[in-house]
Amino acid sequence: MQHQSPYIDCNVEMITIQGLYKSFGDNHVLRGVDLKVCKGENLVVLGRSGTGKSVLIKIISGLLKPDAGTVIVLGENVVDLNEKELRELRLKIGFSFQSSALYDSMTVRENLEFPLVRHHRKLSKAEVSRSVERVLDAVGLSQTINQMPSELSGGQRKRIGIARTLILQPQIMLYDEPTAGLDPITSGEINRLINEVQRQFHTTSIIITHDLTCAKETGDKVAMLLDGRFVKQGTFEQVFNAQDERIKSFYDYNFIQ
Ligand SMILES: Nc1ncnc2c1ncn2[C@@H]1O[C@H](COP(=O)(O)OP(=O)(O)OP(=O)(O)O)[C@@H](O)[C@H]1O
Repeated sequence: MQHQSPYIDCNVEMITIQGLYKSFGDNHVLRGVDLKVCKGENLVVLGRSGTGKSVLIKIISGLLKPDAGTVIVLGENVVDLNEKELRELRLKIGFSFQSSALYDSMTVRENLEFPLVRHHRKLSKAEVSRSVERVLDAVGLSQTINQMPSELSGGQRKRIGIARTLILQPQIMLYDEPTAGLDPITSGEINRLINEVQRQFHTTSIIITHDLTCAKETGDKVAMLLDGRFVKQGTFEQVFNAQDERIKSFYDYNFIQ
């Protein structure tokens, strides 16, 4: 595969999944998932509702145990880790989920300080301030530092949420439906921010989305989850130029600008 981005190093695999299976009773959700994510890569996972995208993310972060398979994240097989080791691993992973809301009673600055103070108690006030200013600048919202979340737009809140995740300097970012519920212009801003995060912080990202514009704009690689496995992986064009009716119908069904 062709990689244009200078931030990607495929000699280093940040996530390697082989032969992953997960069922809930008779519901066989993941049936032989194989996946490799290179250092610095933006990988988009596409799939219809209920195909197991969230289950996959939960397995990668050790929140769910697989029935079979290996899941190597940052060099460690998550299946073998105990709770303490999993907590340490999760500190290296940034979660940007729809549910990761800001604290309404705290200013933007306090929201951003919160994870730092909680996890890095030894930092001086000046170091905390510098980190807050750096991530706010990265998401382009330095001017909101003293505002309350209720004073911000939906897109701005989303960006502050991403800043709050970045402040712990994660090596991997997991974005779950980053543009859901946002208008096209705000979605475009979030897509550009995801790419900016890749450039500035050299993170490796998995982006789960139904939004094909988001997939096209952010994905170095796109992987289509269908019937419990990845049927096609490649660039956006490689995936959607494939002569596979199921992929074509996904494309036709999901509006693209
Ligand atoms: N803890 C659980 N117990 C039982 N079934 C579960 C559990 N978690 C997920 N499932 C089932 O696994 C399947 C995949 O769910 P998942 O949430 O991963 O889908 P998804 O692809 O993320 O969907 P969406 O795009 O709608 O968020 C669904 O049928 C769901 O009901």
